[in-house]
Amino acid sequence: MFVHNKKEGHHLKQYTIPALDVSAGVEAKAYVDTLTKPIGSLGKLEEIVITLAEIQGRKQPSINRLGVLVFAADHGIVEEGISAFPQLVTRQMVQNMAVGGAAINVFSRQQQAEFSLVDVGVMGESFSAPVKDRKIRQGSENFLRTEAMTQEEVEKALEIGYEEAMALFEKGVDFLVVGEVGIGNTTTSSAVVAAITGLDPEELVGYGTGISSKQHLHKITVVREALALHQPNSSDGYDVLRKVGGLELAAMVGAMLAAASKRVPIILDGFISTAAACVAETISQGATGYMLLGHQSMEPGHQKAFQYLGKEPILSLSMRLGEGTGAAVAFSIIQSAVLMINEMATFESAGVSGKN
Ligand SMILES: O=C(O)c1ccc[n+]([C@@H]2O[C@H](COP(=O)([O-])O)[C@@H](O)[C@H]2O)c1
Ligand SMILES: Cc1cc2nc[nH]c2cc1C
Repeated sequence: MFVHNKKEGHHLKQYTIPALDVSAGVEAKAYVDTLTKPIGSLGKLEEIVITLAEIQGRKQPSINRLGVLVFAADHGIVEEGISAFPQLVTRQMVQNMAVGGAAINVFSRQQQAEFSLVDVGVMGESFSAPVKDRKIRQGSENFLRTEAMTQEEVEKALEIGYEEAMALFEKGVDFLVVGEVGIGNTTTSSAVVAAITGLDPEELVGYGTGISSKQHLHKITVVREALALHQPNSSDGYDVLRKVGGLELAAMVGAMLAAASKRVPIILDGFISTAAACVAETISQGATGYMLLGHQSMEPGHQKAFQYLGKEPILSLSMRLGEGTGAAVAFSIIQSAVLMINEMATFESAGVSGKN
């Protein structure tokens, strides 16, 4: 569906998010309470499975196949000296991921996931298969000087993200991790989360890939000045992405909206992924109802962003890699929760006595 956007004078795609199935959640809770364990004794696993029941709209949630969808892009803001690594590392890590050597490849294999790697904006030539070539442009602009991208580029990135997620669903994927690689993208994510939450950049900006304390102070200034220059509209994700966003971030938003529209659960990863979730919620209210948070990243802005969304992390392993790694590791816990509701005996079926 497309609706007319008065300001831009053209039609903006509408991503329709179904309501969560609250009654399926209630049924799941009642059923979990009949299983052979004291009520509530499986703690967060019980909460996870109830959330999944609401998302999938059935009492007993199931998982066919995990999809891991990684978007890669470069960031013009890297010119400002805000990362510990050179921009070329984005390209090199895409090459590494293409041959299966990155951490996310290892965890994707462990989870028997369908892995998909999409270039939406890496500097330099296009990659060959298995990298999907959907390059919109070579990196975003330096948003300390000018807007990161155009409205058209934002919409294109969202659409690519949407299409790439849908392509995975057609292959039988019914659970999704949305990951990324992009040198500089913790600066971009800080600007995006500050724009949406209104929090001070000082509370959000972290050390990313491992910058010095001097660089950290500079990174805060960069984000603060960029926000003062562009004054993004906190309730308009398109405006935020255009002014201070990134190409992979925008594609991640599109993939998340695709999943939510199809009732496919999404596992959020670290700071970048959660920043994309904040944007997705401004574009289609209710989208974050389809998201579980895999882990808590060491990046300070991550905690602020997930608290803003009202999420709690499944794992806290001091990870700060990105790529979707924390989400992929958390998938094991989610699988345990799903097995629990599908395979445990009830007090009645097992002939176990109830509480006195
Ligand atoms: O997911 C996170 O919370 C996270 C925290 C720190 C760094 N990263 C990864 O590191 C890169 C961005 O770090 P930086 O310092 O270049 O902004 C990018 O490729 C991310 O995948 C990711
Ligand atoms: C080596 C390396 C691997 C990464 N994976 C995601 N972001 C990354 C950043 C660096 C620097």
